[in-house]
Amino acid sequence: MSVLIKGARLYGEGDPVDVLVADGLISAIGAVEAPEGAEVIEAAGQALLPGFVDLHTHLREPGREDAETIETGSAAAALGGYTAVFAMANTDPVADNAVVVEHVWRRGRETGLVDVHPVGAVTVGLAGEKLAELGTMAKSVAGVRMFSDDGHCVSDPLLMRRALEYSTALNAVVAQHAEEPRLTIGAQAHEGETASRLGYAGWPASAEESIVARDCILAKHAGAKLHVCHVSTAGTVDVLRWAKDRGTEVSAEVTPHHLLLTDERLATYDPVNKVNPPLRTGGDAARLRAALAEGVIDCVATDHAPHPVQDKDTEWAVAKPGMLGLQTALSVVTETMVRTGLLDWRGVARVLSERPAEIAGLPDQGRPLVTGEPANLVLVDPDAEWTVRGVELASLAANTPYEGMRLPGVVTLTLLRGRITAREGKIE
Ligand SMILES: NC(=O)N[C@@H](CC(=O)O)C(=O)O
Ligand SMILES: [Zn+2]
Ligand SMILES: [Zn+2]
Repeated sequence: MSVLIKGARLYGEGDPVDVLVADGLISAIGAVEAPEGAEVIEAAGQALLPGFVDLHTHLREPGREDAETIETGSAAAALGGYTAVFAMANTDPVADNAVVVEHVWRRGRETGLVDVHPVGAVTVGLAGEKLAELGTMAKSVAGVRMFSDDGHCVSDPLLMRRALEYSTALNAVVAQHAEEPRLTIGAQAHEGETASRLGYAGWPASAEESIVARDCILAKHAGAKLHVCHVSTAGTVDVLRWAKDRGTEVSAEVTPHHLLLTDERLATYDPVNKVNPPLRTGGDAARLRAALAEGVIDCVATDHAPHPVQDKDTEWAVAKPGMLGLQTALSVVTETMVRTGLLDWRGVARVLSERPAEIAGLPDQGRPLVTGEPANLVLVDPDAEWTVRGVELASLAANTPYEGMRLPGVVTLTLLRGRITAREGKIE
């Protein structure tokens, strides 16, 4: 089966070209005649980019299939332009052993819409007490190369140090949910003016920054690779800059919601805005956008966190933190980074595809758009806009903070190894 994409602009640059995809690879670029039986897509000058890679997704299977399944989450990913996602370990049972990670990996393969890479837990049951069997998960069929207790911080420095040391032998990266738990007891909202006014217990920036600083020091001494999940404060940007300047192998992600939304949204008391780490100030968001443009923050990761209505449509304090992200990420990046002139489309390819693929060590994702490379591709209409409706998203849950918002940047086609997975907002 072959697909001919006619008149696409590679990385949104230069004159439109035709891209022929056959046998899972990019087989020709230029002015190409459609081979017999090829599926022809009229791109009309849209931007062709390498398929997106999400280092931080919650697919909820096993255990909370009422919120999301590997199948529905994979559909949301394909529709959002993703060709690979990393499924976090905070499932039930926890992905802290080979059986669970192999299950997730296999269900991803069977679904076939996106490469689902399970993240292994750092500690048994995410309890922060003893290390999980990192080596067994790494050697399993799932080939785990990223470990995280996300949802919880590996706050014990001795355990974190050991995890970093072991990970070097496994050529793996440890992704930390940076939150000093002693500083966030009962915390509900970013510690600042809004939280004071609304009467919420504050969630200080220092809870994040102190762990990021500590982990950078631990990683440098261990010669290990550290990845910082969902960076949310300006102070964390300063710590990352310092650590990178002194040669620490640290990478970092920012979520779309921390680029666009601020704690001013909390005035409505709507728990759709409750997320961990919390929405911060406009000043923080501006610094995160600048750091992403500059490369101090390496990439965008969604932290796609589906929750069913009974966990979200409650009073603020008992609502679960987290929001949907897979189908809106490209649009939020277009709004905050492209429309502002901070990134061009080549830059978007870097932060949504190339850097995350490098950080996770995926050899077949985030590759250059040249002949012979795997056809993991996404076609984006940069000028089109759409209105977000939670119920229309492919996820089982509908907890999008962008409800009713009109956003730019529409994914029109996604290809996984040359096969169309999503087209014009529909799964193939
Ligand atoms: N981000 C969130 O608010 N929630 C995540 C956990 C996490 O990423 O810390 C979840 O699993 O729901
Ligand atoms: Zn987290
Ligand atoms: Zn998360």
